[in-house]
Amino acid sequence: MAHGGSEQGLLILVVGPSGVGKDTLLDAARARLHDDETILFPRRCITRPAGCAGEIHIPIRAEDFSSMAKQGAFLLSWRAHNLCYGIPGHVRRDVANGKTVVVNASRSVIDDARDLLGNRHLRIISIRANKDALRKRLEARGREDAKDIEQRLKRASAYHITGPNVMHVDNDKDLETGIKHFIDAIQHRPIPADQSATDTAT
Ligand SMILES: Nc1ncnc2c1ncn2[C@@H]1O[C@H](COP(=O)(O)OP(=O)(O)OP(=O)(O)O)[C@@H](O)[C@H]1O
Ligand SMILES: O=P(O)(O)OC[C@H]1O[C@H](OP(=O)(O)O)[C@H](O)[C@@H]1O
Repeated sequence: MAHGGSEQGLLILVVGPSGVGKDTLLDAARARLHDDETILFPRRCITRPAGCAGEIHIPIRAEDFSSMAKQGAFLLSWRAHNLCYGIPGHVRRDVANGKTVVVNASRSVIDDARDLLGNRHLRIISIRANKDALRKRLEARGREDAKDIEQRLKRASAYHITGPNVMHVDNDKDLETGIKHFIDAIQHRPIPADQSATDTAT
């Protein structure tokens, strides 16, 4: 049986502050769950040029984004870090067809996602790490300059993630431990007690 599959379909939003490791964990899960056809890891649409370090995305021209959003190209969209982001509209059909869809999202769209899909079809995996780790990782990643990194660190504690179907995964330790707990959360296996708590601040 495919652990991550759901007869009802499920959207899993992976959220957390910049630098916490969302894309790294997603890349590892995508590779390790490759054989499970019930779990999909779609690419996001972003008004960031192709070829930047980090996540592979679908590049969209800034001048096209809002008309695409109006035409329904995105299931969810948001603005952050002077960029626009969209989760492709086909994800809704994928969930309706019973797939488990796992994608990186802004903490700001959790309520919109709950309104759109209802709690039965939605899980939030909130990735956490301490601020020192975030700073070191953003500096080492080298995609943003020092000013942008400060903005991202300021935004880190801007949200308090509460509500149903939230699983927390701490990615403070070695990456392999983070990956293991992340895959457990996707497959809804219990995460060790100190790694997860519902209704806890990020
Ligand atoms: N457990 C870990 N230990 C050490 N380094 C890590 C760990 N997890 C991720 N990293 C590193 O931290 C950096 C930031 O990770 P990543 O880009 O995945 O974060 P993110 O949450 O997707 O950030 P953003 O929201 O800005 O895209 C990467 O260079 C990654 O290799
Ligand atoms: O702070 P919040 O709104 O939760 O996250 C905002 C956005 O910031 C990050 O963008 P990027 O991947 O670094 O471009 C996340 O992936 C997310 O899409």
